[in-house]
Amino acid sequence: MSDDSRPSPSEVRTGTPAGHRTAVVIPAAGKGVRLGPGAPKALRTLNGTPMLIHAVRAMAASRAVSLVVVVAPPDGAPEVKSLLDAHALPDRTDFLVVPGGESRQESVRLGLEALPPDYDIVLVHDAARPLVPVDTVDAVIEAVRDGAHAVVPALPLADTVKEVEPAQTPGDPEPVVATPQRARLRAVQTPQGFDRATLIHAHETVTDDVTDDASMVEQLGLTVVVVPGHEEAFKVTRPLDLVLAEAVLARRRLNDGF
Ligand SMILES: Nc1ccn([C@@H]2O[C@H](COP(=O)(O)OP(=O)(O)OP(=O)(O)O)[C@@H](O)[C@H]2O)c(=O)n1
Ligand SMILES: C[C@](O)(CO)[C@H](O)COP(=O)(O)O
Repeated sequence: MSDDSRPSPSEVRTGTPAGHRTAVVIPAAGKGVRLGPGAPKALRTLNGTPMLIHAVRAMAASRAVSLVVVVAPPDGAPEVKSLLDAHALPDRTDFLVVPGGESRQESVRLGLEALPPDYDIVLVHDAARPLVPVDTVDAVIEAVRDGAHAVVPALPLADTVKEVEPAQTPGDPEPVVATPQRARLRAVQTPQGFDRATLIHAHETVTDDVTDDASMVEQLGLTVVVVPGHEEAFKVTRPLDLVLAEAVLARRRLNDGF
């Protein structure tokens, strides 16, 4: 343990030091429109196992995580509870299931409302990022334990990004208005980590539509810290992502020797 009683990286991997308890909220209530017709995205399978179960296992793989709150499709909480019961999950982790809302933001808020009081660090992790490695989860937790209000895992971009003037009518041209300097841009993933009070304050205060939780904290004027993301933490959004996810799982099986 360091001088200020914060844990070292190895302590993050091996357990929860006194004074810090970490919970994860997994928004899993989306329909998965971009993935195409079928079951809600979180319930679609990868290598025979629902994406949500992969995501729950990825979070519970961190020894620092003692509670996972799954935000289920609005009418799907009983089904999700049964799924969690039917799959092997670590005994050291508790699980709660609550129904979600119309938007990701609302689903996260409903998950936060279900959090028991004794968790001071909260991660928010998309069910749609089922393959994030445990080292990324631990790096996020460690940065919050080190004092950050908000932490995001992020990767540099491979593509050049253009800002355009969006078409008023579908099919209209979308002229380029700017080319941001790529070296300053990052693609942001989950889990995003927060001290609990900051995240709850952000959800109570920010009413704009946002696409991630950290941007709500930015709107409060607080600094968001970046840690390295991982290419296997990609979001399953479109059909091709399913192919990539299956390939990653196949490679892991090969590396694990079964
Ligand atoms: N009302 C919603 C919408 C999204 N999510 C969750 O937020 C995460 C990121 O959202 P996204 O990848 O956009 O999922 P969907 O909304 O399901 O996808 P789409 O936009 O293609 O319908 C997913 O784990 C999704 O289940 C949620 O909990 N509640
Ligand atoms: C939270 C997120 O995964 C960070 O990249 C992303 O913004 C979610 O976006 P989505 O459109 O709800 O999938």
